[in-house]
Amino acid sequence: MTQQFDYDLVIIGAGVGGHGAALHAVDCGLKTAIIEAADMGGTCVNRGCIPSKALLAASGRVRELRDQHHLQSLGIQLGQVNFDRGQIAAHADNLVDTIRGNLTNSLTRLKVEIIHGWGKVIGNQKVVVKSDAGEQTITSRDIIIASGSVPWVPPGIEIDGRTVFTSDDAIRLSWLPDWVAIIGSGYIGLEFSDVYTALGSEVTIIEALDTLMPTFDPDIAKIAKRVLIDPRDIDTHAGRLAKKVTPGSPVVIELADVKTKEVVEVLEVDACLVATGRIPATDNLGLEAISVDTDRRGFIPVNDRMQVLSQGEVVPHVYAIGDATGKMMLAHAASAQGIVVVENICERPRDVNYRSIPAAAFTHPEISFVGLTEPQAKELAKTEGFKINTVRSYFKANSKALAESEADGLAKLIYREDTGEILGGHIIGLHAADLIHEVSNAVAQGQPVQSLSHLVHTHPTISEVIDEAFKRAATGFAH
Ligand SMILES: Cc1cc2nc3c(=O)[nH]c(=O)nc-3n(C[C@H](O)[C@H](O)[C@H](O)COP(=O)(O)OP(=O)(O)OC[C@H]3O[C@@H](n4cnc5c(N)ncnc54)[C@H](O)[C@@H]3O)c2cc1C
Ligand SMILES: NC(=O)c1ccc[n+]([C@@H]2O[C@H](COP(=O)([O-])OP(=O)(O)OC[C@H]3O[C@@H](n4cnc5c(N)ncnc54)[C@H](O)[C@@H]3O)[C@@H](O)[C@H]2O)c1
Repeated sequence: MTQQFDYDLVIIGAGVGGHGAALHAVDCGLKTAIIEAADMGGTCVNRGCIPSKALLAASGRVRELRDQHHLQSLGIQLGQVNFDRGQIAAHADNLVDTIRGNLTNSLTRLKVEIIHGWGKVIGNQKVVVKSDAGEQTITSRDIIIASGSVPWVPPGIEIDGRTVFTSDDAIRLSWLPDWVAIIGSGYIGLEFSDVYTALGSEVTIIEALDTLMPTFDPDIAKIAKRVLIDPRDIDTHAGRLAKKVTPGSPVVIELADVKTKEVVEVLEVDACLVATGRIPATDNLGLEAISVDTDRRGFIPVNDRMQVLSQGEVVPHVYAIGDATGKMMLAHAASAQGIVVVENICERPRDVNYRSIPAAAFTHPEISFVGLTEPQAKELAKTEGFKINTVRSYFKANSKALAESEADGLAKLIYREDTGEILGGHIIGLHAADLIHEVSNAVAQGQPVQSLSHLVHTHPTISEVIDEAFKRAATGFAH
């Protein structure tokens, strides 16, 4: 370390992004500090991935044990299945405590300095931290901004935290409404509709776009509708904008036609979850001190090495990662970006390869994907002048899925016809969130379908669904 700085690296924000960067920085021998204004672990640990997966695990078990048709197909009969809402909520709470503790300990064990307070950049190698204890100025050779995001609530929607709420409150599962409207059919809307319907609530999904689950590959969205929406107590309104939402008993929701903006329907429900996306937490970070303007939506502009840009030019020594950059609002993407920053600081130049970062919705069954959807791949093929092929492999042809009596599902690969390079992988079905890694690792390593088709998979496993897709895709290539 150059003696003139207090630290080699200072990170603002101890979410998953900041944590990943800090651990890697220590590995690389950097003297590191992390500044956190609220809870260690940020959104993912306290209000996101972790508690939501705990709720999904418990409610998923309730759904499974109440699915008499499925159990009977396995020769099982079960009496009434009961659950305790409070204890399910406590399971999520306890898990948050454990993971937050583990995360904090992993930092202290490695001697990362944890500084509590609000961090603000006052120069490209200087940060001020404000806390109840006062103000402290810190110098650092490099700075990472990992300030994360908060829920976005559209104008016209009033939040009271009890009858109209965002995921920040839903995660507490403080009550179970008989009828809950969910605005937005993205990840949060989908995962919470899984939780609520499993625990007996009636759900109404409101989506502004014409199709539900608009970011998924169309084939996957179609199956998702068939298995996650249609058979459940879910009513849907696509192409409808939630224009005004008034909390109370009942909650009143005015739905407008997306095109005309005219109110066409009014719903009265017990509760409303607003899951309409997230916005970056980039106010009051001192970005003006380094002449950085956020984009129209408030995201910090960065290049693929996560260097912060000011009017297109790199601001020396300042990096940003995670939700604050809006590149891919996922915990593992934030952490991967943090590792890339540290590699660059340590003069081992590295870019983030977004095409190989997988994503999953932890519904029952799960949905996962990596890379491009078919419409996106077609667009790219048109621009760059190549052809694409697609193959589909079905869970109903997989012995393990049939043994589990869970044969609803599909794996789809999109690849270049000329080279066999995989452009996208999409899965819906049992363990999809784990299965996707075989595809994402292949994308990261640039392995074409021809070589992937020779890999051997254990029989009988669900992974053979992917094996089958690789083999089908390789047909037509000389081996
Ligand atoms: C309900 C829900 C479920 C989710 N599930 C998943 C999932 O299953 N998988 C997945 O990959 N992603 C999931 N996500 C998304 C994931 O939580 C985020 O992508 C991830 O938390 C982003 O990490 P981050 O480090 O960029 O920011 P954050 O986790 O938001 O952390 C930023 C931290 O910075 C602190 N901070 C901000 N400004 C300052 C400042 N000036 N000074 C000091 N501290 C500051 C904040 O207090 C916060 O602790 C979910 C999100 C939600 C809401
Ligand atoms: N499993 C996971 O990885 C996971 C889980 C939860 C959240 N997340 C992350 O959290 C972020 C936020 O999730 P999200 O589901 O809130 O956002 P999202 O952007 O995925 O979906 C929001 C949806 O709300 C719709 N919408 C917006 N305003 C509306 C209105 N007024 N009326 C009707 N519909 C409206 C949009 O068209 C969109 O489809 C995501 O970007 C995701 O990366 C990830």
